[in-house]
Amino acid sequence: MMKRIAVIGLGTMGPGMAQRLAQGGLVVTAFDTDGAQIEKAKAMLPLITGVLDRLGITPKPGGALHFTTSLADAVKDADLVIENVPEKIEIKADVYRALEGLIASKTLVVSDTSGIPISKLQEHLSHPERFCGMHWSNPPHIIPMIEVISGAKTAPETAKAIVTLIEELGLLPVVVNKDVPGFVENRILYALLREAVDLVEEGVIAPEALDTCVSWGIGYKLSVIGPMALLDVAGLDIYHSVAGFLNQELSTRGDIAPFVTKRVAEKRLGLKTGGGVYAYTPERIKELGAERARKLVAVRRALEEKDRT
Ligand SMILES: NC(=O)C1=CN([C@@H]2O[C@H](COP(=O)(O)OP(=O)(O)OC[C@H]3O[C@@H](n4cnc5c(N)ncnc54)[C@H](O)[C@@H]3O)[C@@H](O)[C@H]2O)C=CC1
Ligand SMILES: Cc1ncc(C=O)c(C(=O)O)c1O
Repeated sequence: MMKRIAVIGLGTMGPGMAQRLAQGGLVVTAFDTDGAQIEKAKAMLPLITGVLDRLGITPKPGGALHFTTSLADAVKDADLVIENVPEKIEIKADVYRALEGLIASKTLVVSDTSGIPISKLQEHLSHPERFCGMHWSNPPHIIPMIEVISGAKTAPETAKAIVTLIEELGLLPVVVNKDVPGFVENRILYALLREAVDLVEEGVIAPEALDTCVSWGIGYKLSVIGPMALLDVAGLDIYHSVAGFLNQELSTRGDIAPFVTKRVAEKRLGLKTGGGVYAYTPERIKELGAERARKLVAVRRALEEKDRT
């Protein structure tokens, strides 16, 4: 049974994950190389605990969240280290190198990578058998599904221990059988995003209308009926007819659309820079954060209700 967890990297994903683990009864030590990120993470905690409270996730006894500016202190006596640093192999490899000599031989290490193959990351670890993918979805304190991915050198007991941990937290592990880039969640999401960007770029639809179409059409439906079940609902004959003319029309571009590269070059990255596809004031960002958390909580509660009946 795991007790002590180190969360390395406190950007978009780290704070929610760290608090969720602490409320699950674990002793969590959170570390970031940037002190400002640690302060930002601390400031986010009231919001995160408020959401967890509304989800009915009451803190289990023994859990705690500590912050530290020392990697050595963060990982001391850790049963598990969760690496949550930017999606760049060289940054992740530096973290794994820094862990050498700091962690015990029993310590497991996982990456929250969005899709770098685990076998590739394992090349940078001296104990690859104790390493696997643990891919959370954003926001990590609200979305219950977590992908577990083994690389070529992951020991079966490593992945099993992570699945057990996720289950003990009352979350939903999904085991991915092959270490393909993007795993499953992001292969599906990025197929959707590629088509969405293409439709907007081609002037087929405005961004706001596309969001309404997806959120109130397939998005709403897919949260209750998964894609495989949806094939049965629609009828495989219908899928066969439509796919017969539509598949060849869909975007297959292998590069990144100018719609995105242009904005990235201009540092229009989204909420974190005050604008991306849409523009935001600081007040609107706060409002949207609260409104979206409230709605995600309500939808999750409704879906859990469905699962019980
Ligand atoms: N943003 C998202 O929606 C999701 C991201 N992920 C994945 O999670 C990982 C982290 O993503 P984000 O939180 O979005 O990144 P982020 O860029 O928001 O945060 C990364 C944090 O890591 C810190 N950092 C950089 N180097 C470090 C080091 N050597 N030691 C400790 N901290 C260090 C940075 O200061 C920063 O606070 C990435 O692999 C990403 O692909 C996974 C699921 C969703
Ligand atoms: C755009 C995008 N990319 C990656 C991830 C997760 O790895 C997410 C998410 O979890 O929402 C995402 O939105």
